[in-house]
Amino acid sequence: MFKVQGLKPLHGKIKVQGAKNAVLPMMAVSLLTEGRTEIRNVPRISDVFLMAEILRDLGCQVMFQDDVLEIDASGLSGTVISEKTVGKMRSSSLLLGPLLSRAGEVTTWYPGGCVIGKRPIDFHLDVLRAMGAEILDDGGMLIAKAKKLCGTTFRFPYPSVGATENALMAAALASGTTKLLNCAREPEIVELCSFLRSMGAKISGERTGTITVDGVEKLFPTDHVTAGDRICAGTYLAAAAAAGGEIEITGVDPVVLVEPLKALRKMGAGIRISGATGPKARIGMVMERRPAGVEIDTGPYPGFPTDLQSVFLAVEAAGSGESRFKETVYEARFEAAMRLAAFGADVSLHKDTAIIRGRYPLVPGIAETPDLRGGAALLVAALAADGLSVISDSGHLKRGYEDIGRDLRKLGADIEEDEL
Ligand SMILES: CC(=O)N[C@H]1[C@@H](OP(=O)(O)OP(=O)(O)OC[C@H]2O[C@@H](n3ccc(=O)[nH]c3=O)[C@H](O)[C@@H]2O)O[C@H](CO)[C@@H](O)[C@@H]1O
Ligand SMILES: C=C(OP(=O)(O)O)C(=O)O
Repeated sequence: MFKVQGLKPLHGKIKVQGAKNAVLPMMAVSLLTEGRTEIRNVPRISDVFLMAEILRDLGCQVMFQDDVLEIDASGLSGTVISEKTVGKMRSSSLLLGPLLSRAGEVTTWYPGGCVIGKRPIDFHLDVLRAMGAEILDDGGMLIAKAKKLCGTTFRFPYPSVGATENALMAAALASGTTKLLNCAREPEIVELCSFLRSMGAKISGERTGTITVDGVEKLFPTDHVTAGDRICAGTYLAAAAAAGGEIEITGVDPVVLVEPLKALRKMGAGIRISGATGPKARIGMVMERRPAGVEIDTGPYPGFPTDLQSVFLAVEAAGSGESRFKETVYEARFEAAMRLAAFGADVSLHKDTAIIRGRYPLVPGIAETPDLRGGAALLVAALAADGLSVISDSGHLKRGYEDIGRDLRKLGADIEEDEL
């Protein structure tokens, strides 16, 4: 439970954790090698702990100390991913491609995770079927088999991040060439491709949406440093936009934050990128006014990330104008927007669009986190509320933030946490 005393401007510097959405597929792809793969800058979040548990259940050795993860899949012995773990995490579906490729069979269930939309996995299954897999869907239990996956040409109906990742991992060791069209172009896809290349895979085109994979006989263990988490960076920038103040973020390449930074500038934030280019850059932000209204449509990269929709919407709830947010990726990602009513926010929903009329200060609220980013959004709203807000969380935030309370406190927020 978080107790947040609002109206304290944020000041300070923070280095963001490694990216959840980059690490999880790299953990899955480690199944394709024998020997020790080392991944550094790994966030200590529950999704990573859960993925480690699944890999151990499958017979892999997994060590996780500080931010270093070592995975050795030489002893892979299982092909069943337990229903209990699958139900807790969307990314469990990322094991389908690599496990099918390495072991020739997988038994699993439809994945769980945050309730932000229906989130089917039909594209994952279709691309694997196109590569020769036989997949039986037995009322939620999936049994997939393939003697040897074969290269194919496949067009995704939508640039799905997870389906692109599954296809890449399946294609790396398949026989022949796989051509994937209308692929997702998220930075985590680019990172997965370079990770796979460092293992010996032959992949090209990942920044274009058309990816070609020439299957190789064998992949080898590798070392990798995970990129900084762009969604965590965006969350902390949003927190400072709502609370006001001046902060500096390091550990993430500003190039992957183009749309969120554009939105913050439109709100009236002063943004300064300094130091080196790339992940060593420093992102400075000053916010000395109430955020002006913005119009944001979420979309696949390089569009505005849906994972930052709720937190940016919370900023505008305490803004000075009218904003419009159109959610084009998930059909049910406005639960947090509705819960902002507890803070006196003026939000109205019209199908896929939320209209927000900013008011400041917000009133202190009592609310429960609906999902991972929705939980962050409630904390952001509480920073702009005139008094003590109480936010309870049943574990959503730990899925993606190592310690959001610690990080916001580091920036000067008045947040106490207790276990209740
Ligand atoms: C672990 C991870 O990386 N999670 C991210 C990943 O999720 P994830 O990989 O699950 O997201 P997708 O890109 O696959 O989903 C995008 C849209 O496509 C739909 N869809 C997807 C697959 C499919 O087989 N059929 C289908 O209809 C989904 O319901 C959703 O509406 O990308 C999302 C979109 O940027 C982010 O919000 C998540 O944080
Ligand atoms: C939706 C998210 O994650 P996942 O795909 O892991 O549920 C997220 O990170 O906001």
